[in-house]
Amino acid sequence: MNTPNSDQIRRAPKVLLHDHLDGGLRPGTVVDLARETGYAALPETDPGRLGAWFRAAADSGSLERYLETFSHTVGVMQTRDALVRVAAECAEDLAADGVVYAEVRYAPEQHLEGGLSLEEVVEAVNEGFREGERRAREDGRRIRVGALLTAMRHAARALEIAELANRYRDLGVVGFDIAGAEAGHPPTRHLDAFEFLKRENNHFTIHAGEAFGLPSIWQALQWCGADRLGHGVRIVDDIQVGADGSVKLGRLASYVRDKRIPLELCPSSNLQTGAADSYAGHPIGLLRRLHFRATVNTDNRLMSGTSMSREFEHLVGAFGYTLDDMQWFSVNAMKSAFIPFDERLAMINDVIKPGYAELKSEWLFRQTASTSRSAVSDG
Ligand SMILES: O=c1[nH]cnc2c1ncn2[C@@H]1O[C@H](CO)[C@@H](O)[C@H]1O
Ligand SMILES: [Zn+2]
Repeated sequence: MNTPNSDQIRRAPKVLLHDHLDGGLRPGTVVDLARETGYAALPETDPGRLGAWFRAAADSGSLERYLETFSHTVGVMQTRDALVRVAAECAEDLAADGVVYAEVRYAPEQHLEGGLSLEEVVEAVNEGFREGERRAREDGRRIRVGALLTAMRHAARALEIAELANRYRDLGVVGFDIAGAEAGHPPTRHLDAFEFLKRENNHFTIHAGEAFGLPSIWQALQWCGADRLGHGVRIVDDIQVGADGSVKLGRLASYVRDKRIPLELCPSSNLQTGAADSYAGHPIGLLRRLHFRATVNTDNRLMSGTSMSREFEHLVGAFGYTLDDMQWFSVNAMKSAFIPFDERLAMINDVIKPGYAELKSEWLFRQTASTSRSAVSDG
């Protein structure tokens, strides 16, 4: 009865925990910024063709090749103005898509080629997010955006970036992350950064269990102490489903479920990097049924040609999800956010639940309208 249509999916209040700033630019903005900043290496200069190029190039079945496409977005994000613009448009686009709370991540160390300092990068992005929130408000929409600072796992600046995240805590930055190719770059190389953040009572998530299996999830949780798992989708490798439908969880999968470790699942991204082979076959179906703390995310809207609404449309199509399922994912995500508990609770009770209640009640009024006099007398 409450299977949402596309319009309801878009209007439903959604919460996004895993979205890369440098993976979500508008194609037209990439073209504009390349022209303005003298970046000459773009493979296409027509926005439509460039958007298609990103989707196709990212569709390689390999995380390493997928990540190569970021050289072009990072390439045009090397000035203060470019960072402000990209961040403002990010907040605007998410708000227009019905996202009410988002944590958007990027790696400050990748934006220093034009001479900006790490602090200048963080301040430019924060300024852009505030500007985007303001524009959304002017359009009658509400969104809050927090930044996550990412350190690249192949590099050696994790402690420095963790310190940066800690310095900008309560100033727009809500946590820390590590990203990049998993193979050959275990998160344990960055233990000093995680230990620092734990001593500071700060929060972090780690990209783990995407291209690489259970050992990377185990390390992220039990060696590094991650609060959440970026992807974490391979946790299904520790779950056995019998022919009769019986389910057996291994020790790690049990731990993840029992401790309510949030999984930042990104279905479309997983299809592109080969971590899953179809929406209907995506582990999110099983993980939702087993009541893991599963959340739905975009990862990279440009590379996957997606949005939060599109991710949910795919899931509604594949699993028949209802507005109640969407609410469950959204509440899960809000519970798992890195902002203070009282603010999370207020978002759940005063924004998310009323938003779904409103959508769920729409069918009542549609029904009333169709029982007009003429419709009744015809029958
Ligand atoms: O799905 C992913 N797995 C691992 N790393 C990623 C993924 N998506 C993006 N990045 C990496 O994170 C950096 C900062 O935003 C991006 O530049 C990209 O290299
Ligand atoms: Zn990611």
